[in-house]
Amino acid sequence: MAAAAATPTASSGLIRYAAAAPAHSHHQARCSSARPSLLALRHRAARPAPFDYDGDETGDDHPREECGVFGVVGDPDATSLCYLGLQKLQHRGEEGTGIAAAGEDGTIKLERGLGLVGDVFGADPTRLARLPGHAAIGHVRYSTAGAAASLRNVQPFLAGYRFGQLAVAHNGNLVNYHALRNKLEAQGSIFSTSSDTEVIQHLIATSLSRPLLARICDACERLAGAYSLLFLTADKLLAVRDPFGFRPLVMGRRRNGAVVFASETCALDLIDAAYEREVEPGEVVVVDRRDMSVSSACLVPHRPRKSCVFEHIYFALPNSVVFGHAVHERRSAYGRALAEESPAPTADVVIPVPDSGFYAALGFSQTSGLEFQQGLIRWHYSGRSFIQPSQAIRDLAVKLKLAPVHGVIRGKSVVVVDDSLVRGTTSSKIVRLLRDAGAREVHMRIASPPVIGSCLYGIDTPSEGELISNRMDLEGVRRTIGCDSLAFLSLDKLHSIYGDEAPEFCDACFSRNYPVLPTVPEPVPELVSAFED
Ligand SMILES: O=P(O)(O)OC[C@H]1O[C@H](OP(=O)(O)OP(=O)(O)O)[C@H](O)[C@@H]1O
Ligand SMILES: NC(=O)CC[C@H](N)C(=O)O
Ligand code: SF4
Ligand SMILES: [Mg+2]
Repeated sequence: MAAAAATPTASSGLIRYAAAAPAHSHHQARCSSARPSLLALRHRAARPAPFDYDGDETGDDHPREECGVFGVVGDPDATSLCYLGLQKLQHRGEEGTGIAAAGEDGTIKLERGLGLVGDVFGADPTRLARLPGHAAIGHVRYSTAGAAASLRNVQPFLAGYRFGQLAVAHNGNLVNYHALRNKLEAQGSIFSTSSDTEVIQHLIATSLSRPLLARICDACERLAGAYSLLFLTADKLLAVRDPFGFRPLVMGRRRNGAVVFASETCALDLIDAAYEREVEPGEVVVVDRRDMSVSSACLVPHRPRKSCVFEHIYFALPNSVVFGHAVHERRSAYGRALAEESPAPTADVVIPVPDSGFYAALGFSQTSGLEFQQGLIRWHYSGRSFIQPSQAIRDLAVKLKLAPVHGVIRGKSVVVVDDSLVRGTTSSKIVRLLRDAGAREVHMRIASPPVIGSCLYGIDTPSEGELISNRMDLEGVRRTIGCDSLAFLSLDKLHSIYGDEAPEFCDACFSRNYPVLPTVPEPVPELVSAFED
């Protein structure tokens, strides 16, 4: 992709952009583009959307976040291991966390709270002590821009039904959630959260299949979208991955035979669990904690594999192996490809945007031969800025988080490499920081294509109106950011890095080729007539 280049402009575009950013949600964007029927529109107007049940002040609470799941079965320290594993997955969700553990008597107990894993469980050790057991599942939740934190949506969810207790932890997003929920509510189901995940428990409870494995298969075969799930019952831990395999889920084993499931391998490494394999797309793995037998079943729908390429680009930790690839190796390859495609011949030095831009910048430096320097220092007490709830806070968060190293930058022409550009907040701030620190020229290189579509499958890319590359062309983005030149990795080049495997990856946020589209919910007849009355 050609770089946009021009003389520097003192840009106030970010501020204008922030003020103009539409408040509508990603979910609304999806529904409107799907052209719901008139009846469906009337139906939605007649009652609050299911997401509004929490009654938070913003009314903007959508199931569109990324999360991490972790589970252990067959270890006397299951709960503590779960706590440590969740710490390691903290980057996947900072808003809330919880652990459900099955005790020796078969009773499942649950502790959860809003905030970081260390705050919820580390600050009050009695919470972990209240969760004895040999099997546990946990969750870290990643909420969306503008969404209010809501304790009732923090997972795992625990419910009792006629066959006992069932806890669930979910990473992903269901695109037929509304349709399923409408139907279940019409049949009398009562929901206590505004999360898509709760429908899964209802589908399992109302399934006529036997035994539990068949009920879970029955329920999951009715789901559309992304789900990497862990279920805990009195005597079993089950792991399920949707047939497209959007979200990661791996299985490992400790030396004492305990079986471990995690969103990323970095969490297995932490607790000395050896990586065994991925849970395959469309697979259900059942571990019975009474005899530690492991069995597996397949969901009936078979789909082409579509694993999320954004996990490699940004989301996963670089020391994880995700979808069979070392994440750091993928990121270096993007950087090398970017240097081939869009070099910066006048530059003196390559600097990464920490943290996620590090390996791509290293790759860029290797291929370009330009010196690699740490020109921006990351302040490690702040979280991921992409996750912060409002634009104003995100702006300040970037400034708090990154500081220039004047000696590296002053008088230099710098190439700044970041993994992705979404709203443009980070890049705009960085260009300003670098110019203030005396950079002569600033060339932005982004190691992924422009983000032009919202994710429907569990990553909180913002609504399409908030995506800067959706609102303006390359030159417009460059001018808004205020850099001397700007280039993205092209989609073709990204595909070429994956070779024959490229079709097995979802790239819808760069291409708008969505593997599965949202189901437009049908109106519930009784409710429509009640409205007409
Ligand atoms: O264009 P924007 O809307 O600013 O979003 C893109 C930025 O957000 C992410 O960083 P983040 O700070 O979330 O996490 P990181 O520290 O892992 O890079 C990503 O790595 C980009 O730097
Ligand atoms: N999307 C995620 O990965 C989290 C699970 C679920 N969609 C929720 O709302 O909490
Ligand atoms: S749309 Fe983008 S973020 Fe979402 S699953 Fe596909 S590649 Fe990943
Ligand atoms: Mg970043």
